[in-house]
Amino acid sequence: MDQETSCGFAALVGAPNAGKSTLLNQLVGAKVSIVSRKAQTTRAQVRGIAVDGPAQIVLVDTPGIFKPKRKLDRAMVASALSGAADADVVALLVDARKGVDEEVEAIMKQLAETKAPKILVLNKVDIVAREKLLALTAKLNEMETFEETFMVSALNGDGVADLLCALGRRMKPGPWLYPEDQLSDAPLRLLAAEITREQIYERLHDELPYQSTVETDSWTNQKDGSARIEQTIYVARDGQKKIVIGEGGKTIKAIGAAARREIAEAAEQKVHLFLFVKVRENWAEDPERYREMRLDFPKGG
Ligand SMILES: Nc1nc2c(ncn2[C@@H]2O[C@H](COP(=O)(O)OP(=O)(O)OP(=O)(O)O)[C@@H](O)[C@H]2O)c(=O)[nH]1
Repeated sequence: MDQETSCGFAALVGAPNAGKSTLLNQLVGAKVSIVSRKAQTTRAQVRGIAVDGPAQIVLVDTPGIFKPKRKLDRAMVASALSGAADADVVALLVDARKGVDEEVEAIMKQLAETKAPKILVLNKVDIVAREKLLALTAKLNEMETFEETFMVSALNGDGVADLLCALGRRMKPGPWLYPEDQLSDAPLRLLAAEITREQIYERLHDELPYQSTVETDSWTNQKDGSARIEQTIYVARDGQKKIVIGEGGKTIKAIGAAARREIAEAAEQKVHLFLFVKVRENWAEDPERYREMRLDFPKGG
């Protein structure tokens, strides 16, 4: 008997660092979004594609919603909210260790205006005591109507199968949007740029990761099956270029080696990666850079 297929969108919203990217990767079963200990790593809107039985769930990992100051921040917030508005279900992810703070309160206010069904997901339960989880569940359910509450560890996968099933149940009958073996809608070029950016977050500190961006300039599949990829790391100041390159090229070599391994794994082919560093003072004011990240350039100011 053929089961009737269903398909739809699930938006993951939550404060920076709540674990959205980790959860998305766990639901999809593969790495499609970059994870970092630093907040606001997710910039581009990346969709992961998960399957639960007859249901295909297109997961939208939205950049953490926060109080936007810079233009790039505003573009990310706009993208997060539009992701939630179009979804069949919105999952609010809350870092259970942090609980309800200013950021969560601000998101709850915005969620109140979203018509899509909402579910609550308490994350990081591996490091939080049970009593605290129950109290937090009660508190959040008082603030907003959630159809269901889940407790998960995006890190070790606990509770994620139940959540996947709940998302699957909320998909609408209809054909799948993507082929069954597709895991992400991001073109490999974008994914490759995100992987290199993740390495910058891993290895460099302070403002630098936030003031840099990575673009894949070319991707050439060669006769021997390998790919030759050229990427540019854009930084805001000359001093930052020196830091990214490091003494005798040490830092950029390490970034390149680690990124090459991960890109090769994602693309399932041998990769030759060439990295360039350029100073582009006002990249955050340049609409073209936003298009590359699939964000709309915010209008005005
Ligand atoms: N202990 C624990 N840590 C987690 C869990 N889920 C995520 N983390 C960690 O929390 C940090 C943030 O995770 P991300 O997945 O990048 O968070 P995000 O919400 O996508 O962050 P933004 O990109 O800022 O929006 C990382 O260091 C993760 O390893 C969890 O279930 N348990």
